[in-house]
Amino acid sequence: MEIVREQFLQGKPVILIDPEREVEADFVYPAELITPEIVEFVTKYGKGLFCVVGPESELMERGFFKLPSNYGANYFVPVDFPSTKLATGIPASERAVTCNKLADRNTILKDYKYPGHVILIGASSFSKRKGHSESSVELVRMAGFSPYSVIVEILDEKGDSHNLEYAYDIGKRFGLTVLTIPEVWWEYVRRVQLVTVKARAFFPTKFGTFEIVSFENELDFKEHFALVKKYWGVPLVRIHSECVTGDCLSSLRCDCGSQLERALEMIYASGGILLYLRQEGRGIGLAWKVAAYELQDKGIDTYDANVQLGFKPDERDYAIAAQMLKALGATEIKLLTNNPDKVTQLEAYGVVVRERVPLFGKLNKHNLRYIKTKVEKFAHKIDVSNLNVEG
Ligand SMILES: Nc1nc2c(ncn2[C@@H]2O[C@H](COP(=O)(O)OP(=O)(O)OP(=O)(O)O)[C@@H](O)[C@H]2O)c(=O)[nH]1
Ligand SMILES: [Mg+2]
Ligand SMILES: [Mg+2]
Ligand SMILES: [Zn+2]
Repeated sequence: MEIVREQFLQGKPVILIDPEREVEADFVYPAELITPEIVEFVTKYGKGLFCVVGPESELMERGFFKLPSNYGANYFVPVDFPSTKLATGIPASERAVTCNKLADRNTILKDYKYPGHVILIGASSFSKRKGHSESSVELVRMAGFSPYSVIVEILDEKGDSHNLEYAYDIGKRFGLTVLTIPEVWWEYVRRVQLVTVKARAFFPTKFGTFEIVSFENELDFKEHFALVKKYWGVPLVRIHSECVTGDCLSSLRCDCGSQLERALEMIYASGGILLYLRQEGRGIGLAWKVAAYELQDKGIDTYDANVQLGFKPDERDYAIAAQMLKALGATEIKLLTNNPDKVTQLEAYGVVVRERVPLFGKLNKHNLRYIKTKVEKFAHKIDVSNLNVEG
């Protein structure tokens, strides 16, 4: 973030790439710092729409209002700050002043002329939406500036906005930092703590006595919880995703229930933490998981079933797990899992995974194919030939 801050102070925008949603690259620069030269640079080499984005709630408090829209974008009334009597709002010098003023929270709608020539967009919260608007506002804020960003899409020689290679070339040519929206999100989750402990209580179970911990959660607003057994040093951690069929109904279609029991035994023995995440069905929910089961009954595997239903093979995001661990004071862990994606994601979110400890569930004739698919298509680290199949 220091590098980004320095670059902004030197008058260089960042190129921010959205590899997933829109497949677009935008110039991003703090509205607070923008000069006529930078307005000229981003409009000349970007060629997309020149906009200022700010937090939606702040814009409303300052009197800016939303335009009626049947479009995905969250447009507010475009404005000009009248810097001189002859102001028309369009010259780079005037647009720069309008941007600077928008970044100044003391100005309100009445100080501007409208409808003007600087397009204004409201960003929602980054945990709810991961578009250019939200990520650019948080990027500028994390770099230490007022959370108002200037963004302009980068179009190639033919006017195409989806040419990411062209955007990387522009970055090289002008020595600009290129970031992706996921990279900004990882940094945001590492820095901004949105989860805190709400309550802790005595929790006896058939595996032994734990403490149950609930959380105040401004990240995804779901009721995740933890079981903690007192530990010294690096805790053994299990991050278990909800599987109501396996955890509560003893389903044999998967190995979740037996993994949960084994994990509680191991954590009770060595001390550690179990996080129970409400991401049923690898994040697609119970209704869709049953739809995926229906496809699996027709012979499709668990990976392809998700894809056929229009989801990613695995929709889970472990940002919430990283923040819960931080709230519990555990930033270095030993992780109980066979799933390499859990390790990769946690590390991106700033958790140090000292060791991965395998966790085998029980195999049976109903879940064997499911487990094999995990090994073959999700790169789970399980040696299937060594496991005993029961029932
Ligand atoms: N979409 C979908 N989800 C499933 C299916 N079977 C089980 N699940 C879900 O898969 C998740 C398994 O969670 P975990 O055991 O924490 O994670 P894992 O990917 O198995 O990785 P491990 O840490 O090695 O156990 C649960 O949310 C289950 O509800 C299926 O066929 N389709
Ligand atoms: Mg865009
Ligand atoms: Mg599992
Ligand atoms: Zn399951």
